[in-house]
Amino acid sequence: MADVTRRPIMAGNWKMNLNHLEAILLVQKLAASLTEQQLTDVEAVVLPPFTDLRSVQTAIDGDKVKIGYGAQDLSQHKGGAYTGEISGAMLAKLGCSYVVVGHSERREYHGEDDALVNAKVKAALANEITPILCVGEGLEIREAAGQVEHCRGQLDGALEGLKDSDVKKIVIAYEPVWAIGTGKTATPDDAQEVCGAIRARLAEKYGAETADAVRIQYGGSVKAANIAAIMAQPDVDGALIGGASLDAEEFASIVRFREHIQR
Ligand SMILES: O=C[C@H](O)COP(=O)(O)O
Repeated sequence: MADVTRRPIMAGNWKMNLNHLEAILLVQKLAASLTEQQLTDVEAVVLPPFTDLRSVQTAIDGDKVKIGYGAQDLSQHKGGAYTGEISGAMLAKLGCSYVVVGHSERREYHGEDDALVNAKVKAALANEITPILCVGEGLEIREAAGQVEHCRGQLDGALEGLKDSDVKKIVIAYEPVWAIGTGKTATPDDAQEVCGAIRARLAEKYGAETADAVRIQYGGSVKAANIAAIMAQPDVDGALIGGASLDAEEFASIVRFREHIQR
């Protein structure tokens, strides 16, 4: 692999937690726990529920904090009669830089398949929002050692029809489903195996330059105590964090992962 520097990205997926008032408090606490330099070295992103986005935007813009924000999903449609849906254009108007696409909870509870994930990736890019594309295997697939093949299939499906220049803009999150919210983290080697395979697949299909530019996160029971070992892997460029991102101090400590390495 070429010697490249990718800026680490730690993204907190709040899932269906925190109302807009609680959201403001958490963002303010987070901002107070991180210096400008720390937020320059590592990109910190919060991904609140839709109903919090306007408040989060106001808190971040008002205090001029270098924390990014985005949504947890978007519609594949541009607009119109789609009750309950939120378009990419609406998110862009709220200043969202990121949107999670294809999270395993959307795939499992809302029947999202690779074709829909692909349409959502395209909808995000069309609105200049960076998709955080999630891939990951369930326990049965892991036990049958099918994780690499499974994630490669999800990746191919989600990126269908995209140009190299689009692929370069995407963040990919490898989240083994069995590690999400279970306290059971993949080992750093497990994370590297799949993140490395994802990068190899990107290189095969879009060339080394594109593969080297893409940031790949690990997600699944990440916390301050395990982030340093995960980040030590060559193909892991950050983390997608659920539960631990609801605690400002814990999330800030994850953003400061380099401090844990020096200890
Ligand atoms: O999007 C985040 C992931 O699903 C990980 O959640 P977790 O950190 O609570 O395991």
